[in-house]
Amino acid sequence: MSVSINIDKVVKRFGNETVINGLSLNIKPGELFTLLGPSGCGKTTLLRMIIGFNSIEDGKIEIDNKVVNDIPVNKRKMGMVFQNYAIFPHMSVADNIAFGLKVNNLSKAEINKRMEDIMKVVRIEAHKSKKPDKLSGGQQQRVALARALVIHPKVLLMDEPLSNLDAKLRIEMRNAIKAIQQQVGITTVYVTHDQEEALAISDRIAVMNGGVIQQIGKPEDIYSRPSNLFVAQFIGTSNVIKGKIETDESGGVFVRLNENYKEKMDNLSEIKKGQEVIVAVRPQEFILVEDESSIKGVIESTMFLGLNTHYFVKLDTGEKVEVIQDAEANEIMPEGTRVHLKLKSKKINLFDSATEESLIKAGG
Ligand SMILES: Nc1ncnc2c1ncn2[C@@H]1O[C@H](COP(=O)(O)OP(=O)(O)OP(=O)(O)O)[C@@H](O)[C@H]1O
Repeated sequence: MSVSINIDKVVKRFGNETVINGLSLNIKPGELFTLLGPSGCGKTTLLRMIIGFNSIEDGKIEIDNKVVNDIPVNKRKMGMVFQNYAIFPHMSVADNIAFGLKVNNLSKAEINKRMEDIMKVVRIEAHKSKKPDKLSGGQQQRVALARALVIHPKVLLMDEPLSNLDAKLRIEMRNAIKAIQQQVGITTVYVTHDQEEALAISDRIAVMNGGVIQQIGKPEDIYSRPSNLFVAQFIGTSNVIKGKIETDESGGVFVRLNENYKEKMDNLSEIKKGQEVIVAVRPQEFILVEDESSIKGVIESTMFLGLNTHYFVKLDTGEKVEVIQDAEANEIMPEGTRVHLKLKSKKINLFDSATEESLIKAGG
């Protein structure tokens, strides 16, 4: 049975510094939920509050609808996987995995059964007699994962588990973790600062900054409808240009991008005529056109990546943007080429210049 985690207005202070200030979120049973944010934003601190390594100054954490604030770490029945694996170098794979079970007063038969089962789940049974120094980084992380899961925890916590692996292995292991998590069906809290990893692995993501949640949502929602400028720029690449809101006699609403070019918008939550806005455009949402009544600029540099080409363009306003074109779209254009840009679709985001909050209607 998977459990829920409810975090209700929790506060964490270290000395005079308040690192988490009244943070709330709910994690559903069986979910892989990621805390994502830049270094120092409080992800690890929150994870350590959930497992019990950090005290909770105010607010409460409930696991399976029971408050755990005063329950010690060893009674919370949680498994944790760390960046540096934390497996014992002098013990074999099997002994490392069995370690957590021996202190649990289980019968030998039960220990053996659980060991065999979990080694199959994480696919490490072929290496069970080896010492960790004979294993690859990915295999060591599988051992750490097996050791966390073999105690049948209520919750699995993972703190940057892939940071020590090279890029190719990171992708392989994140797929493996996702598959194992789904197979076991365990509620999982995953910490990373890597937005691509978060998008790839999570059911839902909480984007954090400065100890505050900026947005909670499914990966595709956070990517396509960031609730503020921080999220737009932290998740994927967003070009940022200035715009202004205009209306016409028939009530149409437009965002003006320069003197010759405006785009009709019909999903804005609230607008003021003449309002200054920040327009965020993903690199693949620009197209290069011949049309003179568009955004003008000059290519400063070009990067050919096989599948597509990235152009770094300096607009005549001085703003710099990145444009991604499919490889077959055009011949590769050299530095110094004058170009004209238009928006490919209305998949852009607008933010209030003053508050940096989204101006797009919910669901819009
Ligand atoms: N034991 C501690 N004593 C004092 N300050 C701490 C302690 N642990 C964390 N902090 C501070 O709390 C803030 C958040 O740290 P935390 O480790 O939670 O960030 P993070 O988002 O996990 O970052 P990273 O990705 O670098 O691990 C930082 O300013 C850090 O210096």
